[in-house]
Amino acid sequence: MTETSFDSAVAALYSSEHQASTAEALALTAQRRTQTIADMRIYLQRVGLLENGKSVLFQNKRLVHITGTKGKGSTACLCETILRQAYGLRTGLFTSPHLVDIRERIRVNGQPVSPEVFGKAYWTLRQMLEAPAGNEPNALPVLPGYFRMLTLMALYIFSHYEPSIDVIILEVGMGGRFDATNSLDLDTTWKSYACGITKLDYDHVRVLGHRLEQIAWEKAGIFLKNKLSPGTPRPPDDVGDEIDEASATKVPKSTSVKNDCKYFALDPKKASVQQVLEECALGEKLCFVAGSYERELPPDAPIGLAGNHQRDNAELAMALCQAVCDDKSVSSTDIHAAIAQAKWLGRCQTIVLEPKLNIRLDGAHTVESVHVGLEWFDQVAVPGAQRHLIFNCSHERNPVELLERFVPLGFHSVSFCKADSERPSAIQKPSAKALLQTWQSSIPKSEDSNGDDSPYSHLPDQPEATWQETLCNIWCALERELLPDSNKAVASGTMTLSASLDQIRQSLKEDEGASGEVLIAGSLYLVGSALSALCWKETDAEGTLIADESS
Ligand SMILES: Nc1ncnc2c1ncn2[C@@H]1O[C@H](COP(=O)(O)OP(=O)(O)OP(=O)(O)O)[C@@H](O)[C@H]1O
Repeated sequence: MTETSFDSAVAALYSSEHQASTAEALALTAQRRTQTIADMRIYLQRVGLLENGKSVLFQNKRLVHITGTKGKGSTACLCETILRQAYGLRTGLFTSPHLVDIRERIRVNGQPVSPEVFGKAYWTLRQMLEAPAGNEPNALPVLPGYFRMLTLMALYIFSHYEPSIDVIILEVGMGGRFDATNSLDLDTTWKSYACGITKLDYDHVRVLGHRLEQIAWEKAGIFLKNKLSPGTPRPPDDVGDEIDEASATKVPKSTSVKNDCKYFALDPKKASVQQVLEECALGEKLCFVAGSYERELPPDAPIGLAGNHQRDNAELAMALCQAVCDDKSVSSTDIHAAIAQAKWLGRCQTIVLEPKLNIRLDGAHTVESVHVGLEWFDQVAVPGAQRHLIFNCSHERNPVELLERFVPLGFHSVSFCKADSERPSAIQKPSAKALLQTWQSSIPKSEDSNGDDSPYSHLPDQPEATWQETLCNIWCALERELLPDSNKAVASGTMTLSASLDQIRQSLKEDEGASGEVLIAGSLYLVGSALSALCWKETDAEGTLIADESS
């Protein structure tokens, strides 16, 4: 088979040309983070998306910009479906990460762009980026990093190849203030815009800060007015003053009256966080939605995305769409119908694999969202069914914190499978022993614990073990700690996905007539591998990606 321009573009995107695959490259990327907007504007200029610092290409388009810790992708997808189906607009959607195919990240009117468009955009941009430039800062790499490059490609496709797009929906990669998606509209007069912040939680804390107030400040950098005055307000520091939380319900200026509002956030339910968001709005109206505020979506209205948390995301999406289309009048019935049809794969998704074998997929990988995913699993799993877990997580996460949530759910077996594809990472794997010792030291000692003896001293410090075996060790140790008297799950450390499923089928066969509930969780990459192995199909005619869902 000959290599297409799409194949070579993907290979280049995953190579060290765009990936920080050494510790030095990673450190350099981290150093440049707060220069992202300035850097991106140089790249935008080089590829003709800005001319003399100005862009006219987006003047007739609407923009929805979404950040948050959890729910960005779901909210972006809900917005896209509402704007396309209820408002009748032509949409351009940029999201991350992808599950199976990189083209999922750039969608036009709901469909991933074709391999040809993706390949052409990559190589066209690359040629412009590599052309001799004028007197630009030496330290700026000629080729942007992976996410910056994909952002450029999305903007280029939306403006050059799909000029009839009416509305662009951009999901922030990480944070917001210094995110590549935040670089465009300094000089652009959009036809209309709205910015939304979804659920705030602790993720990427090493970069964004350890306090929710710091994380909120990073996210609220997408508020347009804040972008125009980037120096204000100052970021909260590591040990900021705590606000009296008793005043949490008395939010000072923010409102649930959405007329003329352009900035929205899910109610963070913490006064000090609300205050940071408020300050970043710099006097513009900011509306909190869901939480204790009046709801517009009736409690019985169906939502195409599973899980109770999607009700909050749908409220936020409705508010954003109304704000960005305040010149249009659309009935609530049409909006509710669109919400019912929204699809976002790999998050609280069910595949009925066989009549008595349900696969439940959830790519959640933070403590809070794992909790939400487990709540959903517990709710939908057939009562009395044998429960099996297939798990993996990136070694940038703390697997102990994640796995301890799964242990009490009573799994019959646990396998730790590798995903087919993972982005290269320069971060070193910690050992099971080190992770468990940190966990142990953070929980109160029981009365009868006999001093400082670590129960994990038998584990090797620098295991030659694979990451899967490390996870397996952690699971077994957690089971001993958390469920000392119960039956243990069979935990296997080096299974492939299909071998795990075979083992599960065998176990169901032995337990005659038993139903099986398989939860695949912990990593979007693993969920992507499962989707592609179980139900992903690709139509050949237009290169349209579809997942053949059984339910
Ligand atoms: N409003 C919410 N509150 C709490 N958890 C949520 C919420 N929305 C989504 N989640 C959880 O986060 C997971 C990821 O959802 P989604 O893809 O929409 O978020 P995201 O912000 O794009 O995160 P990621 O980049 O990790 O995919 C879901 O599987 C769910 O468990």
